[in-house]
Amino acid sequence: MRRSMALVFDGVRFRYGRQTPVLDAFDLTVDAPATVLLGPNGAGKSTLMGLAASQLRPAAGTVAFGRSRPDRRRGLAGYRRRVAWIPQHITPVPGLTVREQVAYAGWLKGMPRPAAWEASAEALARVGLTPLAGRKSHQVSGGQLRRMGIAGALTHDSELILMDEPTAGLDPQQRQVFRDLVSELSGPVQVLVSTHQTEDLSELYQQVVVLDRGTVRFQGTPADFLTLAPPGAAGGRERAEAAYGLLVGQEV
Ligand SMILES: Nc1ncnc2c1ncn2[C@@H]1O[C@H](COP(=O)(O)OP(=O)(O)OP(=O)(O)O)[C@@H](O)[C@H]1O
Repeated sequence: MRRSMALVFDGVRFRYGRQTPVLDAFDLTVDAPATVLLGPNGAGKSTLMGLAASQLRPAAGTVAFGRSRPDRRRGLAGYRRRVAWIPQHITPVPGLTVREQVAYAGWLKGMPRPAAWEASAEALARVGLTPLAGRKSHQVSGGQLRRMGIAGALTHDSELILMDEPTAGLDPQQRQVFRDLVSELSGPVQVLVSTHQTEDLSELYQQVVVLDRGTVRFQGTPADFLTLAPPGAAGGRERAEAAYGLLVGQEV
């Protein structure tokens, strides 16, 4: 198992156009095997994920994963090999099979074709998609597409996988498959999941971050997060929602 590395935001400032900055003098260190990022609409979660994925560039401050920094000369490609971004909607590449698209993800990150092809088989096995390896990627379900995206990240040996609302729009069974996958993956790779779902926080994550209007309102273990709930909240989900409501003044 790899040692956990830290994703560090140091004094980050980011704004869209001339709007008020979404993040300003923003500091955050994420270093658990699995971290969940919660926050209301407009809190800045997607912006934070976009910066972590190096899709967005800070106007000031730095983003780093371990020693890797996307803003360093020749640093971007290495950073993007280590830090993979799984968007909510994965686009199937016309004509490619599931395995070909997974191998293609490795090739795009600079792997030689044979190595990417070889690694894709193991990556598909890790996400439970071996039986669909030969199917055209446009013929698989939304949940399977997201697992295929993760297989692509595993092919090029990512160390941190960022996922934005990975279970949105999935049926309960696919959601469970996805949660099982996150549990299995976290450790060998680190995962940072942005979501509105507060189910199974304690089972899935070691760290909870609550963001509201560009500010970290809470960072700590799920156990500490749940203790914020007022007495009377019963089950895990109800307690998580009560704790969240107390922090940001609204429902998830
Ligand atoms: N492309 C954009 N252009 C201009 N403003 C944007 C853009 N994307 C986001 N914003 C603004 O930046 C702020 C943070 O948005 P962001 O999408 O990061 O929040 P979020 O927490 O991901 O919200 P949600 O849960 O609704 O996805 C919001 O005020 C939003 O309106």
